[in-house]
Amino acid sequence: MDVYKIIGGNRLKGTVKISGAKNSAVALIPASILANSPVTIGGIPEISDAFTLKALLEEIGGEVVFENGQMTIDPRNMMPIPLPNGNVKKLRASYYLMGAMLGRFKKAVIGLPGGCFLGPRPIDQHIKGFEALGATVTNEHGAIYLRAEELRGAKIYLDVASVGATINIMLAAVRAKGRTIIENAAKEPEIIDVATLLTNMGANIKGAGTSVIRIEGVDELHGTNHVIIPDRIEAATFMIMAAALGDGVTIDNIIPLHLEAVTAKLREMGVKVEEGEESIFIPKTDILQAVDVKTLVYPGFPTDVQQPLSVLMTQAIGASKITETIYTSRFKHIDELRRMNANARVEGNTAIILGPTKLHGSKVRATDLRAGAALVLAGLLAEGETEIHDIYHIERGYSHFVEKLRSLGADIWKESITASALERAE
Ligand SMILES: CC(=O)N[C@H]1[C@@H](OP(=O)(O)OP(=O)(O)OC[C@H]2O[C@@H](n3ccc(=O)[nH]c3=O)[C@H](O)[C@@H]2O)O[C@H](CO)[C@@H](O)[C@@H]1O
Ligand SMILES: C=C(OP(=O)(O)O)C(=O)O
Repeated sequence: MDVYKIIGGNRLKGTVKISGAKNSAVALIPASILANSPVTIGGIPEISDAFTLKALLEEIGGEVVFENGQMTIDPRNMMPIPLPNGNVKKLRASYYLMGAMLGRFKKAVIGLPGGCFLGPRPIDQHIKGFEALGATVTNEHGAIYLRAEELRGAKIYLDVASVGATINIMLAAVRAKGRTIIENAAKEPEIIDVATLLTNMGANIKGAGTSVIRIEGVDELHGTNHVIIPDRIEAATFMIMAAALGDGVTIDNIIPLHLEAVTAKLREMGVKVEEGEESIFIPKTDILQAVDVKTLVYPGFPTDVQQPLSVLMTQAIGASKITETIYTSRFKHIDELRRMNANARVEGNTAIILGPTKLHGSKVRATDLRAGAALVLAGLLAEGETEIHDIYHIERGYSHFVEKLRSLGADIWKESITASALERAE
């Protein structure tokens, strides 16, 4: 069992290069299923979600080479092999195999996805979309069975502006007959990235990044080359770390526009954020002020960033408040932070954090991906040693996290501990 160990107190300084976006990568890789020749995607982050999807594509007959951040997928020999269990449970985005396989083969069997548990994460809007396109969808013993004689374009209004449903419907609709209109579509940058790849494969998509997406189905999609967008959530995580402990940190290879809500909130806290064309510089921050923040769909403040931000709030003067509007249960990290002496409590969908507080090193558990990133920051700030368990959550989404932090000066390392040491820790 691997853990992260951290000795807190070191300042961070230097430049960190942000990897390709997890939430794009996990959709772009399945999108390649739709092509009739190889697709090459540059900038794929070396995260376990990408390796799991590679394995899933190989299970259905794909030939996949993943080297130096570039993934080449040859989808020609893929077959609609059922995937009711196994790797599909290891990540959330395995649900994109539904849309992509339905688009190409008009059938698929995919187990219900895994991913971070943040409260119930239904996929009813994905299914509503597939049914509107003409598919019959059933849930048998935890696996979704999809089948269609043919896919026909349709008008689909999403009850919630879901990232996953928007992309999944796009993946199926590019191969449907006629026009599909997705209304109340999600507008996250990753949706534009997927639409760009599909367009370069020969699809006809208009309006990605707005709330109405129009798709004219085509008979065939071909291979292409694509370079992924940078990970705005990884970038935000490092911005927050730089604000907490930085003596001048440059966050490089980013699109500053994608980070506007985060930048604005950090400035409100007293952080100086100097934007370049493809980078952000954060000088040393002297005093942090408490703020209130509400998570919203893009371009609002991202839910995926509120957990790391909560740790910065422990260092700010006064009472900060986070209102979580996307998920019902995304505050499990608050209990872990309390073990580290944070003065924080949860009331319904709100977390209240009082600061400034000196954090203490402790043994804690990464309950989910961004909870894990939050605990890493807490460990970097804390007095003494912190040991973080269940880091497999963190490694689903942060590429070379330990190496990047060490290059900035952090005292963090990964260690294998035995089962008995683990029992003592729990
Ligand atoms: C792999 C990936 O891209 N994950 C991201 C994606 O997750 P994911 O695509 O799962 O998130 P959604 O945008 O679909 O979910 C947003 C909200 O809609 C609800 N909902 C969603 C679908 C549905 O069919 N029915 C329904 O009720 C969800 O429970 C949640 O409350 O967007 C989230 C919101 O920005 C991010 O936190 C995740 O990092
Ligand atoms: C919730 C997240 O991921 P996933 O949807 O893959 O579980 C996340 O990236 O913060």
